[in-house]
Parts: sequence; structure tokens; C-alpha cells
Amino acid sequence: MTARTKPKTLIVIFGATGDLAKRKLFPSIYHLYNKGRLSENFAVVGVARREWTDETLRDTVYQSIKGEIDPNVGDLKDFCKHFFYLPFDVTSKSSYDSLNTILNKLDNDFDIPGNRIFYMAMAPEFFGTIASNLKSEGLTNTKGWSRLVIEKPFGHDYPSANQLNEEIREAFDEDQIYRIDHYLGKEMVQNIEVIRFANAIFEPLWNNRYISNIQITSCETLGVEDRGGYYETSGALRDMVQNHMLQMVSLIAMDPPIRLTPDEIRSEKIKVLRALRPMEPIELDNYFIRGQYGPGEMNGKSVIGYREEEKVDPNSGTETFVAGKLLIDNHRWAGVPFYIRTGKRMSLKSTKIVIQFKELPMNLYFDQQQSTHPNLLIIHIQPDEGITLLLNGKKVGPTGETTPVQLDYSNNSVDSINTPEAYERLLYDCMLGDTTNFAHWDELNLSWNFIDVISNYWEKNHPGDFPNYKAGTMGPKASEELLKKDGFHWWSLFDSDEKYEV
Ligand SMILES: NC(=O)C1=CN([C@@H]2O[C@H](COP(=O)(O)OP(=O)(O)OC[C@H]3O[C@@H](n4cnc5c(N)ncnc54)[C@H](OP(=O)(O)O)[C@@H]3O)[C@@H](O)[C@H]2O)C=CC1
Ligand SMILES: O=C1O[C@H](COP(=O)(O)O)[C@@H](O)[C@H](O)[C@H]1O
Repeated sequence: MTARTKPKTLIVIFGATGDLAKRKLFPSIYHLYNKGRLSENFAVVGVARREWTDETLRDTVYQSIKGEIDPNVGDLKDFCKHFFYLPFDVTSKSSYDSLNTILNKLDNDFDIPGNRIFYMAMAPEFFGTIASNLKSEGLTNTKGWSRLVIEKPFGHDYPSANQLNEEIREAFDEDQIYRIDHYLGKEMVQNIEVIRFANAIFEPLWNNRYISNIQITSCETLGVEDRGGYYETSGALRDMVQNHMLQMVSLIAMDPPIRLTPDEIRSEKIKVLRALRPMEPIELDNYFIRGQYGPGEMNGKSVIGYREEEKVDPNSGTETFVAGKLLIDNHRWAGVPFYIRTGKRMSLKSTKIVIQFKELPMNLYFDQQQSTHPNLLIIHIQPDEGITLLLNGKKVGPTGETTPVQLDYSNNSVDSINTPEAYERLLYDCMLGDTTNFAHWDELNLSWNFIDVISNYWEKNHPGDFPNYKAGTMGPKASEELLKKDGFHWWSLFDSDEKYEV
């Protein structure tokens, strides 16, 4: 690996005592180190209010990775020695002075040429203040590069996202800002472009002449866990649809970029978001439906409903499920519905994209006892990773009947290595200065404007029927009806190594 692929970097984590740092960031840094993607010239400074020491942080780092330690990697203590801690108050200028002193010393000790990643792993209300203090107190004024990584949620609606953006932009240029959407770090989400643009067989069919509808599902078995307070202000629409679901829609629907640069890819994704047909409140109920889980059963155990969760209003109108029909008004997609659905406490954990092709104009097999199955291309994002293509073949034996034939590619069984965690890739991309898999402000601007119409309408119209689905099911009945009235149904979400049940 060259110096270009192993940049000497200093990472500052704001919120180093928190959940995200422990569960995602420390293990990702360890994996990068383990795979030789970090040069020895790296240091991590964790900051938060707690009066921890370097040793407390190193211990926490060790605890967070101990389940994943590779026995072939040298002394783990050597890895932990790259971590430092500073008790910090984000609003006090003197904290930034102390931080700068430490960073300059570490640049010197680890021979780092002033390259700095500032990772905001804390509540968004602090992002603007931190960005502005980093600049005013000279922490970004180095010989190397400075980059700001911003966690979600990036705003609550368009006005708040815009305000946050303006605050950050006063201190950092757009190309220094890395807004995390962890779905963009997933292996199979990154594979969408390759499947589409590296295969001659798909691109000619990728339009309204051959595709009848597209279904994107991201369902979870978990409830809101200990995030009831945050979720009450967010709901599934802001938590999942505004970011992850719309990102997947734009990757599936975009035109081929003229080259694979961040700007060109982004420019095509933005065109999709601009072409989304805006929702009119008067017809919104025909396009978007919401749900909230009530008590139910998961794996044979009773679970409570959303309204009984901690920090949740017992009369809450917050949606834990959304299904929607999107229309993209351009030449390629006019008339093709994109159905999306996402929810908590559903019967399985699964993210899949199903592309359903149109029937043949004249099907020679209609006279047989059974009709042919529509061709489906299924992209398995998680937990299994792979692709399934469903074709029709001849039933074996002296018969003219057709039978569905399933062609599977499963990452999990073909590549024995585990695919990297999304955070690991995104952190590495940030070190390399590659913004492709981060959300640009223009994308957020358009997605919030699209979502705001729906959330405003829902806020004004309290749902009378909540809870309307039982925990452990696939959501409310209205989700099935959304497709049924167009003559479609949700395809089953089987794993890529299972036989598809027709
Ligand atoms: N956890 C997750 O899985 C995910 C989290 N996110 C986002 O990441 C961010 C962090 O989330 P999470 O780690 O869960 O949150 P936590 O509440 O677990 O952590 C918050 C961190 O901020 C620190 N903090 C709070 N106030 C201050 C302050 N005034 N000055 C300095 N430090 C402060 C806390 O430390 P201390 O109390 O010691 O000051 C703590 O380290 C949020 O924006 C969240 O939405 C996004 C996706 C997933
Ligand atoms: O961003 C979020 O995503 C997770 C789901 O992520 P996944 O990688 O497990 O699919 C969701 O649980 C969380 O509410 C949301 O904030």
C-alpha cells in the first residue's frame, strides 16, 4: 500500500464516550488497522464531558473490540497506544485551545502532516458550534487537510437542515464535509452501480419499456430500543425514508454517469430526486401510508407495543412503519411505480430491492396449465448479500410446462471473507478524500423538501387507527393494499441461499 492509500491521519471523535463510538467507530478503526489500511502514523483523540483519562479510553476501545481481535495482529496494546482522551466542553473556547495543543503534539509525535478528521459522534445541536469553534480557534489551520464527518440526523426538516448546513458551511467547504448515510457504505448498496453499469444485459432493459415496478424494503425486527426520545421526534419517515430509502431509490433510478467521479455520480442522483413527483396533500393517502406497532410476538416471546416503550407518549402518533409509492417523472421511469417500505418490529430483518420486469407482449405459454412467472432481479442488501435472477425454464420431463429457475449469487458463500462494515468503508473513504458515498447538501435539500410535505400532512392529521400492526408482522394491511390497487403485491423476502417459493 502506498502513502496515498494509507494517509497519515489524526482523528478527533466528539462524543467518544458514547454508544456510536463504542459500537461502530472503535471497531472500524481496529479493522482498518488490522487490514493494513492505517499507517502507523495515526492517532485518535476522543473528547466528551466525562473526566476520563487516556487509560479509560484505551480500556473502552479494548472492550469494544475484544470480541473481534485477530490473533495474528501484534500486541493490541500497540494499537490502543494510538488513542488519547481529553475531557471537553464543546461550548468553551478554552477546550479547543487545549485540544489544539494536543493535536499539534500528536502531529509531531506520530509524524502526521496536519491531516485531521473531526468526527461528530454526538447530538446534532452541537454540530454548528463545534464546526465554528474548530475554525475560529485555528484547529483547521494546518498544513494538511481538515475534514468534518457529520452523523445523522442532518436536520429535522428542510428549514432546520438548511440552517445547520449554513452554520457548518461558514467553517468548512462542501468538499470538506462528509455527511454519513451508513447505507451508502453497505457492500451491496455499492454494488448497485456495478450490477447496473458493468453488465450489458441490464442497462438496455432498465426503463419503463421493460420494468413494471420496483420494490425496496428495509424491515427490522428491533423496536426502538432505548431511542424512544429521539424516535418520537423522528418516526420512520425521517429516520429511514428521507435518507437511506431515497438514497437507494436514486442509485437504482439514476442515469449512467459519464464517469465514476463523485461529482458525476451525485449529479445523476440529484436528477432523480428532482424528478420525484411531489406529493399533493389532497392525494397523499393514496401514495403514502403509515403504521405503528402494537404488542405482539417475536420468536415466540411477547413484546410490548411502541406506545409502551420508554420515553414514548402513550398516545403517540409517531409512525414506526412507512410504505409509499414514488413516481419519477422522466423519460426512463414515467409510469413505473417505485414502492418503498420500512418499519420496526416486523417479522424479519431484511433489506432487499426487487425489480419486476414486464410480461412478454405475447406469451406462448399462456395456454399451458400455469402462466409464466414474472422475471425478477433481486438485490439482497442484508443480512444476506447477493443477487437472484428469476427466469422461466422448462419443467424437466416430457412436458411443455414452464417452471421458475432461480440463479443465485451470494457474497456470503462465494467470498469467504466478511465484507467490511459500512462505517469502516466510510471512515476509510473519508481518509482518502473520496466523497462518493456521502450525502451532498443538494441531495439533502431535495429529499427534505419531498419528505416535508408528507410529515406536515401527517402532523396535521393524527392517525386514528394506531397501533395498526402487531409486532412480528409485515406491517399494516394498508401496505398490501397500496400495491394491490395497482395489480401488484410485495414479493417475498427470502434469503439468496434459500429456494424462492413462488
Ligand atoms: N448510536 C448509534 O447507533 C447511532 C448514532 N447516530 C448518531 O450519532 C450521534 C451520537 O449518537 P450516540 O453515540 O448514540 O449518542 P450518545 O448519547 O451515546 O453519546 C453522546 C456523546 O456526546 C457526548 N456529549 C454530550 N454532550 C456533550 C457536551 N456538551 N460536550 C462534550 N460532549 C458531550 C457524550 O459524552 P459525555 O456525556 O461524557 O459528555 C457522549 O460521548 C447522534 O447524532 C446520533 O443520532 C447515528 C446512527 C446510529
Ligand atoms: O439509521 C438508522 O438505521 C438503522 C437500521 O440500519 P441497518 O443498517 O441495521 O439496516 C435503524 O435501526 C435506525 O433506527 C436508524 O436511525
